[in-house]
Amino acid sequence: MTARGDSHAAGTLGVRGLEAGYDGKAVVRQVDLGPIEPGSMISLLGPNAAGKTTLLRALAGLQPASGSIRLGERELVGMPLAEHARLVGYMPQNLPQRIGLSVIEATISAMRAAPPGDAGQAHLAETALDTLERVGIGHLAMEELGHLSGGQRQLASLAQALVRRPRVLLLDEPISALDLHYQLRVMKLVREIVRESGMIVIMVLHDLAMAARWSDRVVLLSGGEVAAEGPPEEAITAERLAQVYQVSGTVTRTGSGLAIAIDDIL
Ligand SMILES: Nc1ncnc2c1ncn2[C@@H]1O[C@H](COP(=O)(O)OP(=O)(O)OP(=O)(O)O)[C@@H](O)[C@H]1O
Repeated sequence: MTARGDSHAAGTLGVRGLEAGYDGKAVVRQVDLGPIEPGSMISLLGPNAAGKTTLLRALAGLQPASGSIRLGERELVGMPLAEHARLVGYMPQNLPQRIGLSVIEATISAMRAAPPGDAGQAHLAETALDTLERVGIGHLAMEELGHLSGGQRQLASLAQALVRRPRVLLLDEPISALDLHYQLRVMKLVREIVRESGMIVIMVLHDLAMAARWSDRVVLLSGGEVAAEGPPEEAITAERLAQVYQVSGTVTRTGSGLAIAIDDIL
């Protein structure tokens, strides 16, 4: 996949005092994150209703927010949405798909919405197909989105998000519908792209072992606030599982990450 535009010049992301919610009531409170360096993969963890999606939507500019989100020299809070969306990509948990389009048409259309990069218009189809192949669905390029399985739709949606090469990419449960092969394939690919392009990825995951294996740092959100933040082996502990998820268990370091065994609910 060709690196697009100025993605190599991605800045550091820093969030300070971020608040966001609904109907005047804050769901996410006083969130500080970072500095997150370009080329980092961050997992956002936490129980149901902790505010993970609300936080991602606020970072994407889709949710009114107060506080500060700085990307390099630029302040994103208050930035016009079109400009914000060029810098920060968002793949939602529920995947609205434009029925009637083929997988490759939807991928090309996602690229057209991105700022023109060095790929040039003539290479749109080539770059789109290359992305689909890297995601593992090149063989579905001509298939209609409406005819795909849930997992295939999630992969198509991921391809649309990746092909735009934003500076920051927010993925809300990107592997929730995928089988074991594709879960691993997607994590490997995302890390490869993060490292080669300098993109920052923040992804919501429920699988803590997967997060530990693939993230540089994790953020544990609980009740709308950051309960822990840091390298996975420091932030994910048996005490935190008890405190945040009300489960007892053990957390053991392994060669590739953490082994997490849950014993019971508390
Ligand atoms: N559109 C909305 N209007 C009002 N309240 C909402 C809305 N969306 C979410 N909420 C509330 O905000 C809180 C956080 O929801 P959010 O979707 O951010 O949680 P989450 O951590 O992503 O949860 P999950 O793991 O279940 O997807 C919940 O209490 C939810 O009821």
